[in-house]
Amino acid sequence: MRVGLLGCGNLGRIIVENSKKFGVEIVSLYDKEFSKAVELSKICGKPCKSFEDFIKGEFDFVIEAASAEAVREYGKKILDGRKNLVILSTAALIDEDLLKKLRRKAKEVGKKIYIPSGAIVGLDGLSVLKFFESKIKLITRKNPKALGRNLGLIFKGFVKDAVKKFPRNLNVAATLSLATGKDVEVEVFAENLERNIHEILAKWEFGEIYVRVENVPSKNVKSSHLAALSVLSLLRNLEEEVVVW
Ligand SMILES: NC(=O)C1=CN([C@@H]2O[C@H](COP(=O)(O)OP(=O)(O)OC[C@H]3O[C@@H](n4cnc5c(N)ncnc54)[C@H](OP(=O)(O)O)[C@@H]3O)[C@@H](O)[C@H]2O)C=CC1
Ligand SMILES: O=C([O-])CC(=O)C(=O)O
Repeated sequence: MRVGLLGCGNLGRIIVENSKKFGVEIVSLYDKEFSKAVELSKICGKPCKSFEDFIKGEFDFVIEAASAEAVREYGKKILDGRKNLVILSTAALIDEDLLKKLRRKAKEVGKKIYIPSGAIVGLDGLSVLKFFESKIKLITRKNPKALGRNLGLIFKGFVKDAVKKFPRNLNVAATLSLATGKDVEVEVFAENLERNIHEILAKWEFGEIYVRVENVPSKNVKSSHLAALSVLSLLRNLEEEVVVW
């Protein structure tokens, strides 16, 4: 599986370093800072100076590990370049207009947009709840260094506001909302922790679901190591004869 990587930061590096293990070949690299792409190209992939050069490459998938702005800027162009798109910066997709446009474009060109589970788990079961009445809550706890706020409860509300206030910390809330189709309730705590903790509580007619992940952060304390690997696992799954979901 040949892949282009958009965003050569912390998660980009983890993706490149682990790509072989998952049978994924990173062939092309793009970052707005060319030097970052050059740095990662020492492991694998060709660094590209411009997005136009990048998207001409011969690969079937683009992994977006850059920013919500990058999804807005390049999402449609990636699909137009006849590549499938894997999006980590799901905060961008809280904008229903953008989501609709990307969905329409994907259909038009016969490509797919994939959303990895990122820094949370359990989306397999939780996505069942999309078709049932249910209440879903996410509680996120991170170090104040990641959140840029003092200790304590720093946010209580719903997904759209959460993502607007913390676009680089709460992609998980956007992903959860996309998976379940629900207005997810969100609480965010700044605590003296070494790990990023996400708890999901869901209630529906057929039971209750509780998921808790305790993630080691990447060099970017906001972003969990697991998020990068979830992308590689998703791509790997697309190649398997037996798919465990
Ligand atoms: N879905 C999930 O569960 C999770 C999602 N994320 C998201 O994944 C993304 C990557 O995270 P992480 O690696 O930690 O972030 P980093 O900031 O470490 O890396 C992102 C890289 O992409 C570059 N970049 C940003 N915008 C653009 C653009 N428009 N065009 C080209 N390059 C761009 C950045 O450059 P520069 O530094 O100059 O801006 C940087 O080099 C983030 O959006 C993050 O919020 C993170 C964790 C979990
Ligand atoms: O990596 C994490 O733990 C969560 C995160 O940053 C995000 O969802 O944006």
